[in-house]
Amino acid sequence: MLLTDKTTFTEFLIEARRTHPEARGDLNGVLTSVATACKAISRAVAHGSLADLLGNAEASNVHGERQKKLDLIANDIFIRLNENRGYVAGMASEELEQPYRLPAAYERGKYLLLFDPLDGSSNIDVNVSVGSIFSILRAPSPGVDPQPQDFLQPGVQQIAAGYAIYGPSTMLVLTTGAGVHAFTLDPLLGEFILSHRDLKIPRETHEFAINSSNSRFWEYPVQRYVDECLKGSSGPRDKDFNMRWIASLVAETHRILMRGGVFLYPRDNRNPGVAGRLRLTYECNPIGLLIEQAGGCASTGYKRVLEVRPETLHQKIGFVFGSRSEVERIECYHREGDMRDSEQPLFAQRGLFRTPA
Ligand SMILES: O=P(O)(O)OC[C@H]1O[C@](O)(COP(=O)(O)O)[C@@H](O)[C@@H]1O
Ligand SMILES: [Mg+2]
Ligand SMILES: [Mg+2]
Repeated sequence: MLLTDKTTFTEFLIEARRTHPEARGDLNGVLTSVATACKAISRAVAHGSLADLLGNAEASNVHGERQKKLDLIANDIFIRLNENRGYVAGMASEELEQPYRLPAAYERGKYLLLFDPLDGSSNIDVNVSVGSIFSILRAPSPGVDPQPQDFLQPGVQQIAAGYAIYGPSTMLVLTTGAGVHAFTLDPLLGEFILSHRDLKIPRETHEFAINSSNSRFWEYPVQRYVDECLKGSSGPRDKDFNMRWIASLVAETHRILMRGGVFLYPRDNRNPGVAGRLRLTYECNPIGLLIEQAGGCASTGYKRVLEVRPETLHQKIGFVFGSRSEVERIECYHREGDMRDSEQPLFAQRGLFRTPA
């Protein structure tokens, strides 16, 4: 492996801070700890079955999902590497029902850290890419324990967001509100190296990603959109589409940041009490900020996802994101509603009871 003269993650953070002379370096502190956590998780993921880390743990999470051993290990790594640095006031995780309260002896900082410690963990046992997602908010009351509602800030208020992907190479993808930059882990140096500066998502695409095993539950606008994609050059879109589904939000996001595309995990009719599958505060918001910062769009199908005010920490929501022209088209189909309404009054009537989110 050759040594490169490329910028390391740490050098990048130092450089970025120069543009904020008032900054004390606390944000860089959180980002450095998160990057270290991601390196440690990458190592655990890579060891996999050699270290008996694959398979299920005994417990289930707040969503009723059986936790994997690596879900719990990754959660623990995030907490241990951030709790005693004095940069965060509190943390919230997919794997914990309530926000994590720092031990009494530790200093409380001025940021809140929300994370999905291991995303796509159903892929872990089959050696397919997984990742970690994080979102950083300002603590409304710095230096003290946060209240549960302090974590319920809309995504537009995020100070920084990103993910690590544990794939053929481990990468960290970050935004602090000034573009999206990607860093590739050099495993020998143990450093993230700036490999992609200012990622931009192409406006047009012919690639979509959706779990079509759910198609019988989809609302009409999603059925319409996917039907048109499937008809390809013989339908109204007049071009052929390709389809992907990895079942790992991080991996789908990474593909879209690298070469464009659109992702849908829409609100559906499977369970009227639950708006979608993905979680607003620690999945959709951070991914939404990255996508917008790269020139794409992130929506619930009905509105900009970053403007939704979370009602609960683990709230689920419909999520559509990626290349701008496709997301705008999908939003337009949602505005137009069910074009079969006039022929099917029963369907239209049921639609009245759905509250758009
Ligand atoms: O299995 P499905 O329904 O296709 O869902 C896949 C989605 O679930 C998730 O795996 C949820 O993430 P977790 O693994 O963190 O629970 C997303 O990454 C992915 O987009
Ligand atoms: Mg996830
Ligand atoms: Mg997870």
